[in-house]
Amino acid sequence: MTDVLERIAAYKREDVAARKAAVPQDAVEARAREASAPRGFRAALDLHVVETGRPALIAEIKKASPSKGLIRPDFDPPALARAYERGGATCLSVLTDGPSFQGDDAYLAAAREAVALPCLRKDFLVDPWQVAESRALGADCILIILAMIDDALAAELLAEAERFGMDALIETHDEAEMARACKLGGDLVGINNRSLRTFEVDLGVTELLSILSPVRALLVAESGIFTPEDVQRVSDAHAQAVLVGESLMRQDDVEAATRALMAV
Ligand SMILES: O=C(O)c1ccccc1NCC(=O)[C@H](O)[C@H](O)COP(=O)(O)O
Repeated sequence: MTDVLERIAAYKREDVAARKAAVPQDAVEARAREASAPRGFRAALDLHVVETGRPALIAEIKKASPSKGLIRPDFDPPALARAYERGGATCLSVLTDGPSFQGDDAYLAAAREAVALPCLRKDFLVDPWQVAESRALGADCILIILAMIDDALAAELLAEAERFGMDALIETHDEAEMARACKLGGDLVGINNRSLRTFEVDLGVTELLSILSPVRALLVAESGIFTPEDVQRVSDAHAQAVLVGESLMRQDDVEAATRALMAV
């Protein structure tokens, strides 16, 4: 694991232990069952691709990051969610991690309530308990970062997501992780173009890994997408969706920027 992931995993384990002590498994499951029904995340991406023949956008609500520091000072998750929806996003990704991304669980609920779009809870999952917690918070999809966990835990997270009627985005960074994703058998696979060692982004990673991805998986190119040409480039490499944060978060007019980014 890279230094940044080691650091995040360490504080996540402590945080989850405290959360579990306060809300044990049966209680978090009860909350998950009371949450509003999951919106089909992968189904929405699929529908967009079938109807338009163009890649779908997963638009990220991201205040700050380890690589860039503060990205968006005037941060209003419901307003951003609405701007993304009007601009044509198919799904949202909402950072809930506090220490590294200045995220918050409340941002997920607030953004989701403001729109009709399915929402990914963008956080670092190190315990199956977090899947029920994510559902209780309203998430329609969870993120499984293979660089952070072993295959047994990844399979548990995937099974839990299925049990709660959620989708799971399985994130890969290299050939070895893509091979693990193929064995795991998920149907939504991400390729993250950002190196977790150097934080550099290289869209060539999508080009390299896409040919190794599971055949029935919908492929998402993540990170470092700034222009319509970038969208076209990863689309040419068979990505059917793009996950974009920073480039849209830095715009004054997020709705117009969203429309312009995807107009290729
Ligand atoms: O964004 C970071 O600096 C980062 C650092 C360490 C782990 C994960 C990180 N980002 C998470 C993401 O996957 C991105 O927020 C997402 O793909 C959007 O990327 P971008 O469009 O480049 O903001």
